[in-house]
Formats: sequence, structure tokens, C-alpha cells
Amino acid sequence: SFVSLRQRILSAVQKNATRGDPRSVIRAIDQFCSQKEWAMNVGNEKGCILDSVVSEVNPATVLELGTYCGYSTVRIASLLPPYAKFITLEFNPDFAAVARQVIAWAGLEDKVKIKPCLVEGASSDWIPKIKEQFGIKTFDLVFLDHWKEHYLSDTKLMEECGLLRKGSVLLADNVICPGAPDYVEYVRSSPRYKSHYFRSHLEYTKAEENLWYLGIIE
Ligand SMILES: Cn1cnc(CNC(=O)c2cc(-c3ccc(F)cc3)cc(O)c2O)c1
Ligand SMILES: [Mg+2]
Repeated sequence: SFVSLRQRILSAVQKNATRGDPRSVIRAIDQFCSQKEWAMNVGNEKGCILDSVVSEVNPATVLELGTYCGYSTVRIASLLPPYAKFITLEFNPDFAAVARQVIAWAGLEDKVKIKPCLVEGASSDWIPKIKEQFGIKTFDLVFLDHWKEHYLSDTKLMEECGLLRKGSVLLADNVICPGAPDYVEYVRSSPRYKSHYFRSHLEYTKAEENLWYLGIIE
């Protein structure tokens, strides 16, 4: 029967990565997606930029919008201190199901490392509930990698719900391809944001892409 791309990615992890070794999970997905089939993981080039931002911010609270197969979830979680709280939201239940297994294979459950809390559902439904449901006041770091049309509305929603503070960092994937022009326009023209972009390439290709870094200033 038909095996979906996400299932083939999971099989590649279970076949080629060592249980409990997050770096081998990342390597297995990157090898599969560069040698076999393209998939929309943030990839290793942008992934190294993501790693450097996570290490620099050293966040106690992280929100990821768009889990997909859990590639960036594993990258981020493997860099966080044990006390950190990490929420990752995925709307698509099929992606969430694969991501749970990829995250489990990386051993981020049983290790001292924090267990990313994967929440299924629409970010617009969940963002207003995060404070009460997870006991989180504000996020130190938000990684936006979900539907590009929702970057702006969800950023405004996070502001309205008081989830962002002076010093919060937003890191957005794909501001060029597929693109989030309204989001870029909003944050560039808003005095509340100091922005910077890291030049890179679309995952597994030579196409130009940027990771868009934003520090919130009050
Ligand atoms: C269905 N769905 C569930 N989650 C999402 C959100 N992610 C994206 O849309 C996304 C898309 C691309 C991409 C796709 C086709 C193409 F030709 C070039 C780029 C790359 C990414 O890094 C992405 O994050 C979409
Ligand atoms: Mg992306």
C-alpha cells in the first residue's frame, strides 16, 4: 500500500539513526532528504543558524509553530537545559503522529533532556490557552515554521495574549520561500521589533532563503 513521505522519513530514522542519539536522528533525516526525497524540514544549513540562536538565547521557554516531522523540534530540544519548557504546535495529526515517534527515537523523553510537549491543533486556538494550560508567562524564543499565511496573525495573537516580552526572540523560517511578506512588512515597520536576517538557502537546495530573526524591544 502507499507509504507517505512522512512515513518514509520515519523509516529512514528508525533504520539509520541510533535510538537516544538526537544528532544521529538529524543526520538520518538530512541524508534522506538530500539523497532520496526533498521534504520541508528546516535542514542542516538553516538548522545550524537555528542552533546558534537557541544557544545564544539559552531559553527557559520555547514555542515552535509547525512541528512537521519533528526535525527542528529535536534540534532545539537537544540544546535546551533540563528545566526548560518547550511547546511545539502541529495542526496536522498525521505529521504530529510521525513527529512523536521521531522525538521518541531521539530519546528526548527518557533523557534528562526536556520532553517537548507536542500539541495537536490550530495555533490560533491554542495560543490563547498556553498561559493557563502550561503555566508559561512569556516565551524567550518562538520558532515560526508553520503556515506562512499565519505568521502575522499568530504573532499579533501572541502579543495580544501577553506571551511576548522585551527580549523575546522570534525566529521565522521561509520569509522568502514560500514567503511571509505581510509578516515581514509588519515587523520591519513596527518600532517594537529589532530585526536581522541570516542569509541561507532553502533546505536541500541552492535557492536563496533567509532565516528572519527578530528581537522584541518594548
Ligand atoms: C502543509 N503544511 C504543513 N505545514 C506547513 C508549513 N511549512 C511550509 O509550508 C514550508 C514550505 C516549504 C516549501 C514548499 C515548497 C517549495 F517549493 C518550497 C518551499 C519550505 C518550508 O521550510 C516550509 O516550512 C505546510
Ligand atoms: Mg520551513
